[in-house]
Amino acid sequence: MTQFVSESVKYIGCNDKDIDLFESQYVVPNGIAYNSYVILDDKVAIVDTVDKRKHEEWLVNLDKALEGRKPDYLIIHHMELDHAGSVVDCINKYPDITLVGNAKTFVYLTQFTGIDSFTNKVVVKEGNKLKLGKHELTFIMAPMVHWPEVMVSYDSYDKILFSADGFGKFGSLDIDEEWTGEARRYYFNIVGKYGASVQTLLKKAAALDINIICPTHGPVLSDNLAYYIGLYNTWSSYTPEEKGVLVAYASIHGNTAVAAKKFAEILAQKGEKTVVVKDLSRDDMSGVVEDAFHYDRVVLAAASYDGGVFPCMDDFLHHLKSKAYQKRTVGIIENGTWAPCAAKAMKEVLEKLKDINILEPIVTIKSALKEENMDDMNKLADAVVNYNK
Ligand SMILES: Cc1cc2nc3c(=O)[nH]c(=O)nc-3n(C[C@H](O)[C@H](O)[C@H](O)COP(=O)(O)O)c2cc1C
Repeated sequence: MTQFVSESVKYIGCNDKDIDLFESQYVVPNGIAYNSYVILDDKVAIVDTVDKRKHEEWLVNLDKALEGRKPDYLIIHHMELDHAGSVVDCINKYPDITLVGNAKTFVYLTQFTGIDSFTNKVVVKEGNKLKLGKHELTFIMAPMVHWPEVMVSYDSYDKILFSADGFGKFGSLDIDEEWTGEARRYYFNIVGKYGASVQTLLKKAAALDINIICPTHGPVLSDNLAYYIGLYNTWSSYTPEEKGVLVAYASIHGNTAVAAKKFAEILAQKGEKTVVVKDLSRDDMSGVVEDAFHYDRVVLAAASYDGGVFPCMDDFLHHLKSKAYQKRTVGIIENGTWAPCAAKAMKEVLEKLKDINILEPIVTIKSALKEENMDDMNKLADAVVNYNK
């Protein structure tokens, strides 16, 4: 697929609809795009490659876009293999090409490829420029958005920000899908832990006059950039995007599920407008992680299990911990037949997170929800509904 981003910048990326799981863990019902670009000027620069899975298609796209010219530079913004997986194919095809990266880029490139030294290379630092003709790229380091070597670049001629994984989304480019949902799921699961690094990059980007954002996944963004940048500011500052409650449950035989659904009903009866219920045994984990960050409150309902909490809840909490979940309000419902202990196990993880407010009361159910639990269920629902009203 070759298309124009501007008169002299072409898209040469590839859609991947055959991949089962992106990064071996994320379902991608609409596939994923590996974006790559070519800048045709006095000098020709390739901006990132694609996953090895698509290297043949990419080389064809590249060849077409070059229209008989030879590339002078390959710019490597990010060494993760969904973008740098075809660097060696590129070098093999164009042995005279000059690689452009920062010091860490080349360390990782050697680690991945076993190639000790690259004779044709330019090592860039913050603020360094690369003049291609009319186009001039300025390199901006973006460490930990979301790997240490990540950098972005700004083309002053077309006012393009080549943003690496920033502003990316799941989904191939030939499907019609709104941006926000899959961009949010992508952000929180992949970049989420590094909010402070994203904030630093946003501050640097604010000083630039940007007309187009070219990410390494998802569509090229050229309209309403304030909307996307605004969402990135919300997400990276861990500010809830919307008022709402996620009720996430972990149930072995269904009784905790009944209690969770009943709790959601009570919330709705008490006037809560947005309540989302998710089954941690069956719903996609990355989607539930997205919901937890999206809304301002979460209620966790779980069965006790072997002196702890049912594993899918444990797994969920550890996903949240690994993504630096913070600044949220949490309600807890536990269930147990022998001696309920799920709440203690959940609290142990939650207490290690930053700015988590655990509401009272904690609801304890013995095996199945009964009338005797309804007082606490209502009290917790009141606490959830009235929190920050
Ligand atoms: C393998 C296994 C381990 C369990 N461990 C505990 C436990 O440590 N403490 C406890 O009170 N109940 C324990 N239970 C009982 C369940 O927590 C109980 O049946 C559950 O609360 C019922 O809710 P559910 O229908 O949502 O699964 C265990 C059940 C199973 C199957």
